Formats: sequence, C-alpha cells, structure tokens
Amino acid sequence: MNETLVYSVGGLVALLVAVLVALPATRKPTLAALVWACMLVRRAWWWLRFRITWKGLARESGLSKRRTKRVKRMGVGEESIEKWRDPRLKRVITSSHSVTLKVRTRRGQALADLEAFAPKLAATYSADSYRVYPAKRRAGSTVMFELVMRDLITKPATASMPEPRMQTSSVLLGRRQSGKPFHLQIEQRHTLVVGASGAGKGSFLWGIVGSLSPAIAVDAVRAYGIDLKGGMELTMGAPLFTKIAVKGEQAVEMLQEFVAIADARTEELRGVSRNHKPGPGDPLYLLLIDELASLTAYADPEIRKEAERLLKRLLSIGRAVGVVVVAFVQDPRKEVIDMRGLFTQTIALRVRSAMETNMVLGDGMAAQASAHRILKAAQGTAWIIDEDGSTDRVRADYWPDELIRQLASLYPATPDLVTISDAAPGQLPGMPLSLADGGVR
Ligand SMILES: Nc1ncnc2c1ncn2[C@@H]1O[C@H](COP(=O)(O)OP(=O)(O)OP(=O)(O)O)[C@@H](O)[C@H]1O
Repeated sequence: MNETLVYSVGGLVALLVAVLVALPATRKPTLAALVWACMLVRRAWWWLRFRITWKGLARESGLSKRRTKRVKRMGVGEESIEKWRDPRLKRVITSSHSVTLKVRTRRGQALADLEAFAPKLAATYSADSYRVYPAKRRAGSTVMFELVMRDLITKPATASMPEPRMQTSSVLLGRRQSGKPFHLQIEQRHTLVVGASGAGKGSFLWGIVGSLSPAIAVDAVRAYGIDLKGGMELTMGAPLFTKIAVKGEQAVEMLQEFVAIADARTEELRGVSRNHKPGPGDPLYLLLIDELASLTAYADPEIRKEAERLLKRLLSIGRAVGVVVVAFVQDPRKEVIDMRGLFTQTIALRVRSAMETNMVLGDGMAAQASAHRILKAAQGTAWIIDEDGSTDRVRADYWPDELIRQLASLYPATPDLVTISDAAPGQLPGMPLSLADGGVR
C-alpha cells in the first residue's frame, strides 16, 4: 500500500483518538456521535485513497500516456525526462456508502476509453457495484464513475399499500443502488422487461399495476392483460384489469382493439396536442403482456404472425396518444427481441449471459450493466438505462399475493367485478366471472 496513504489514515485515526481522549468525561460523545464520526473517518479515508492512488492506477492501466523528452543540461549533456499525461481526477464525492469520481479525459483520449475503464476501477477498489454516467457539464469529455462500496439493495424489501392518489406518469417500484427511490416512467413509454425464470419479473408487473391501482379505480388508467400461460400470473389481481386474454385468439382481438384505440386517438389529437394527458374518463391504455414469447414465438403461426404485425404497429403509433405496452419475457432470443428497437425503455433482470445483456440493453452494454452477473438470490434486481443514457442498478420491491388481492378488492377497474367476498365457489379469489370459463372479460 502507498506509504503516504498509510500515514494519512494513521494521522486521521490518531486525531480522532486524541479528540476523544481530550474531551472531559461530561462531554464524552454518545454512541450515535461515535458512529457518525466513524462514518466521517471512512469517507475521509475513501477520499484520500482515491486522490492518492488515482494517477498510479491510471498509469498502470494504460489510461495515461508517457512522453519522453530529451533536454540539454549545462555540464551534464543531453538527458531524457519522462512526463506523464493523466486523465484528470476533478472531484471525489463521498457518501455513506459510495464514492463518485469526476474524471476528465487527457488530451487525445476518447471518452469511451474512460467509460470502458469502469469495471477495472470497481475491481481495484473492491466496489460492490458501479455505474458510469455523463457529467452535467462538459459531458463530451468528462465522465462520472459511481462506485458502490456498500450495497444498499442486497436485502429485499416488501411493497406496501400505494398512496391513494391518482398517479399515471410514473410509478414507484423500489430502490436504486444509491438507496434513492426508483421510479419507472409509464406514460409515453413502451417498456420491455427481460429476466430468466425466477428473476423477479412479477415484482415489476405488480409494482406497475399495483401502484397504478388508485388511478385504475377512477378510470384514469385501463389495464389490459395478455397471459397465455393459462392466466396464472394475472388472474390473482384480475379485478384490476379491464380485460385479460388467456388464449391466442383473444390476444389478437385485444391487440386489434388497442390499435383501433390508438388510431382513433391519433385522429382526435391531430393538430390539437402532441401528447395525450390521461385523466378520469380519458384513460391511459396500458397493455401488459406476461411472457411475450408465448405470443410471438410459441403461438400458432397464424396467431403469431398477426400478433406480431399488430404489436409492431401499436409500438410505433401508441406512445404519444396514451396507449402503451409493458411486455415481459424470459428469453431474449432474436424472434422475441426482433421488435426490441420499438420499445422505448428496456429493463434487464438476471439474464443468462453477457450476450443476452447486450441483446436487451444494447450492444456493448454488458460491460457497464452486468445483468448476467446478478445473483439468483437477488430477485427483483435489474439494470436499467436512464434518460441521459447512463446505467443504474435497481431492486424492485416484492409484492406478496395478499397485497395484490387487497388492492384488487379495494381498487377494481369497474364496479361490476366479482371481488373476494362474493366470488363464486371454486372460483379464484379476485377472478372475474367470465374468466372462470377461460374467456375474455
Ligand atoms: N423483489 C423481490 N424481492 C425478493 N424476492 C423476490 C422478489 N421478486 C420475486 N421474489 C421471489 O422470487 C420468486 C420468483 O419471482 P417471480 O415469480 O416474480 O419470477 P419470474 O421472473 O416472474 O419467473 P417466471 O418467468 O418463471 O414466472 C418469487 O416467488 C419470490 O419468492
């Protein structure tokens, strides 16, 4: 370890001990104050460590450039002098669990070189995770590296009852790796969520439907579902949906209905507004497709072809007129992801390989957003790409069945739904009557 670093840390600890000893007995700090002081020492240690070791690391990793200059010295003759050009560490910002470095490229260096350095940087400083994002100023030459030194999303969290207010633009789904709340934009977006079996896609699905449920109850959102796996997932919260399709033909009918709504809205809004603003009676139409592959890859060829055609059309015309799609898929193979480019935001839960991460998030993203490295036990954890193009790791809250049923009875889509208390014998709680015989509601 660097000698200066050892002395600096030693000095800090000595200072802290000296202050503690010097304080009179009556003014000895409380446990909370001690914890706070330790945190401060740790942040100072991080700051020093990055400041002192940055140049060495940049040089060892080939980020810096060495120049040798020949100079003439009186009495010595010609001599070579070595000079380094390093990427400039402009700021080190510490928090209780992370360190953010603001780094500017050296002369003649591409920003991509710095961005590609992030995994090495994280490994060198034993960070649990990292993300790279552009700086607010001089984004063409300056990059921010956020290194998560203590992972705040290792522990799962359970969702609670959403606030009883009409919210349609975005939903609160969980936490970001920085510990800040993770909101997912819903209006004006088509969303694709990809994750292997058991990765926790359900947390995203119910996070979206559950958080929108107060808006569903006042008809500011109409949720439709396609669940060709026998309706297993969606029927649990069926009253929240206006319709659920459980067969291929029903799914195609539903897609036709959605395309017709989007076409009619486009006509209506032409010359009036460029973006639809949902409200009670003029809802946001939300189509949730659980396992997209069962529609676009495994269904009968005719259904598959028609569904794909309609879905592609919907994805290209629906967004601005308040008709949006959220699709879930396990396997991001080509025939499923063929329409990936039409989704305006993609989310990668645990996937099986770096190639799959690239398929979901975009070429070359596996290095910055390693969804293939998410642990099996970290269900609900995913990598996302933010508006500014930066990546972030998030964890959605878990939605227990009981909470979904409670919401379904509290905020049903229309008043004539069968709720838990008056469900017919043999019928699943919260399941609309018409679904019991496999039909579309
Ligand atoms: N956010 C979460 N936090 C903690 N545990 C979770 C979370 N989400 C899901 N789980 C656990 O993981 C299990 C699998 O989750 P889920 O059914 O959502 O996976 P999935 O991706 O939908 O899988 P499949 O595609 O096979 O249906 C759940 O039964 C639950 O125990």
